[in-house]
Amino acid sequence: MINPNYYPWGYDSDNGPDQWHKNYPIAKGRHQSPIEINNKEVHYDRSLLPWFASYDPGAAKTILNNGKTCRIVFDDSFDRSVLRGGPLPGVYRLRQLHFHWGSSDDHGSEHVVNGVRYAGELHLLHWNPKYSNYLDAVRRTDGIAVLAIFLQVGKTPKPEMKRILEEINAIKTKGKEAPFPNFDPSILFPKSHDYWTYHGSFTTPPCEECITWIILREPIIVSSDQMAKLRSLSKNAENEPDLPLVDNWRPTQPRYFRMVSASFL
Ligand SMILES: NS(=O)(=O)c1ccc(NCc2ccco2)c([N+](=O)[O-])c1
Ligand SMILES: [Zn+2]
Repeated sequence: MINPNYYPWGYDSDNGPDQWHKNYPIAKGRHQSPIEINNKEVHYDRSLLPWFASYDPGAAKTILNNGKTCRIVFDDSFDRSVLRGGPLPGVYRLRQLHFHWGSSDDHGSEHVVNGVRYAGELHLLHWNPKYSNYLDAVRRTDGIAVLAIFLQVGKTPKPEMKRILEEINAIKTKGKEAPFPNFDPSILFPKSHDYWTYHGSFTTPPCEECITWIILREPIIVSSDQMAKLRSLSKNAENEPDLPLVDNWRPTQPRYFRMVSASFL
């Protein structure tokens, strides 16, 4: 029996971020994400180490549209593609990457830097293998690490984004999935590894407060056409009326008593 009261969360007025707390009370917690990052409140921490990603391109499996975002999933059955260093106590396994974007180029990112909203935000999600599996890690404060990279619209887009966006045509509607082999997401990284870090949550339900956020200061450049390509995704299934998948970002949440540390002066 399907729960008649169950109404899937989303980003519309009746199921969006202001409603999530009804089914996920932690959405009103003290360690929620995203947040505003303001230079005057950031603390330079010279003890912060550089972070390193060692990804195996062979771990890339599929790209899918889950009706909420465009996601690429990786084989995380062993320490095959890992993130380490930075604020992390050990290696964390790459599980998936996905995007958040707006309905136009002037907004779409989740984190906001000194009042600046970027056109989008790329999240690479990793989990701590000291826990038996991903869902166990989700319940731990040191369970998950997300590397976040801002997407900025500019004239000279990063050629490495092309392959992902070419695949969009194959996953136009919710539930569509396509093979996505031989892909090392570190080719998407900007030159600088400077980052901010703070402790927060998933930016979507279940909003668990299990994430060490590592947010890169330098955005990657995408073209306006590439952003339009992301916006050509639909959040409905194939045989349903067309609803554009846009504005899948959560507004910034109160920082409360959290410190945002910077790896750079
Ligand atoms: N925007 S985010 O990086 O914070 C984020 C949010 C939710 C989920 N997944 C939803 C979820 C959480 C626990 C079980 O299923 C993911 N993810 O899985 O990469 C990432
Ligand atoms: Zn995300």
